[in-house]
Amino acid sequence: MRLLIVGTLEGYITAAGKIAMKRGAKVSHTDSIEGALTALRAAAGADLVMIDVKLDIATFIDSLKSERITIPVVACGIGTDAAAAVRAIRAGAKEYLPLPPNAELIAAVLEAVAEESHSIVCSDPAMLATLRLAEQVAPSDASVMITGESGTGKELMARFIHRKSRRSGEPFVAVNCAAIPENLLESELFGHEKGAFTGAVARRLGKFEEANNGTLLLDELSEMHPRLQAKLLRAIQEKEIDRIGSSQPVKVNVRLIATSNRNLEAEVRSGNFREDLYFRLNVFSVAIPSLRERPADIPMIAEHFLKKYAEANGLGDKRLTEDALLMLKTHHWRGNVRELENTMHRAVLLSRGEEVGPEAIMLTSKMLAPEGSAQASIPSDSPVANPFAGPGGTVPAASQPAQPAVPLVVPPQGALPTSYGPPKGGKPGPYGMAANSSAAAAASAGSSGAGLAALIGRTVADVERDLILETLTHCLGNRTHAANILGISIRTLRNKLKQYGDEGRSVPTPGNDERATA
Ligand SMILES: Nc1ncnc2c1ncn2[C@@H]1O[C@H](COP(=O)(O)OP(=O)(O)OP(=O)(O)O)[C@@H](O)[C@H]1O
Repeated sequence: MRLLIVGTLEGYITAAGKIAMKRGAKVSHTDSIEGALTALRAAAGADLVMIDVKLDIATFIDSLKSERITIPVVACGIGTDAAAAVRAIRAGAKEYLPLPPNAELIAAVLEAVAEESHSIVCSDPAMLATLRLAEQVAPSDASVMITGESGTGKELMARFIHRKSRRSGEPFVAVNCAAIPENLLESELFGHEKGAFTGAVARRLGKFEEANNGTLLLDELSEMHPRLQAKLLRAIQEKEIDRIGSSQPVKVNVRLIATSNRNLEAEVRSGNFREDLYFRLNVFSVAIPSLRERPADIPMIAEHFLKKYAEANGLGDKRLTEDALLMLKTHHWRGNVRELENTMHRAVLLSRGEEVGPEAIMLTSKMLAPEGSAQASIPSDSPVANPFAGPGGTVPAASQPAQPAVPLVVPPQGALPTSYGPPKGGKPGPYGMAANSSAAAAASAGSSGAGLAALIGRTVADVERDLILETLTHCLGNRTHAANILGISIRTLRNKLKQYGDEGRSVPTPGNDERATA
């Protein structure tokens, strides 16, 4: 949740910001309406605007409308000024929040916006059954393990469970265990005291304390180092944590949800993951099917993102043609919903007019499709050929019948996320890049004599480095996705990147969603 505060809020900016941050929001501030519009135009991103009632809210909301920027606006002013509240609501503000800021009210507004922007769109029976299970599990305090391939919606599901739990009014805090190096992850989770190590200039509370009374999501837990696994186990068993550098344990009351896109049982068997921790966390297990296993969700999710990005870019109504839909239904969605979301974002930007046809559908993961999958080259004169695709196209020859679907958006029905700009997971990828990159060349080398010949004379380490760096660039710096694509562990990837960095190579910086998020 990204909150943009506009104006002085009668001197309560810090207080309001702190409350919002405690509820997991990322807060930014600007003094003026022009500053806010500039930030929003630059796609700096916000899910909610809190604006000082003394500013010209009517003009602000009119500007948003005329620029087709869809974002809820909440006015804030001194509680006793009823006339100002009426003016703000008449101008189009969704709510009026009295100052001094009230933690409960701010939490309720953030919650309402979060519900809208974290909607789970689905209609496939497989996904509906998973949701029903999650809803059943949610009210208890038991730990939940959510498994599923990359991009299937594990974090979304964790938020859903939190929303449906008795802790919904308390913080939801997420930590991506794969994105943070081991030495920093310990302090991120458990906090540290001033002077605990070089650079610890002040006491810092960790995510366990931040999530106190709420829910802590340990994203990609399988990547956690065994030494930290032991410390985590102790925290769960004792319900207390030790800040680094402190001998005073701190009691915490946290519901844990963990996710993994690896088979954790196999990780336990191979000795990479502690069995006792696995059983502690896996009280309930929610397995999210891949998009391939819930084909009836594809049209609905595609339409959902089409509408979202068309609205966000002020491009009016858009609809998919039958050919385009066929491409989507038969694609091997290796990146699952995230890949579909990015594909629809690109399609919105590439299409002209109301109809979105196959020419606007750029499927990026052709080179990732496993051998023998439904993916097949199609002749370039086929009605569903993709002019943006690499040689051979990316469209499967076989088609699937359209599935009747009972739409479900959880919750609320038909709601559209209010955020705009790039989705979590990054901006649309560099178009056509994979087909031209040396990663693509290396990938195609396995099946093409010419490609292989081009590699002769280069060392394996050299080719490996290019493949890793190109794949990482293709994933917009996202280590997790790059590691998945490359079929190596995130730890191995990180070690390789460190080595390349030490050798003076330029290494793409991590994607935003890989930093610890709150
Ligand atoms: N059913 C859905 N409806 C709408 N959006 C969805 C759905 N599932 C996933 N998304 C969107 O897809 C993106 C990826 O979802 P999310 O981050 O929850 O996946 P994940 O499985 O946790 O990914 P990773 O394995 O990379 O951590 C997000 O932008 C999310 O909002």
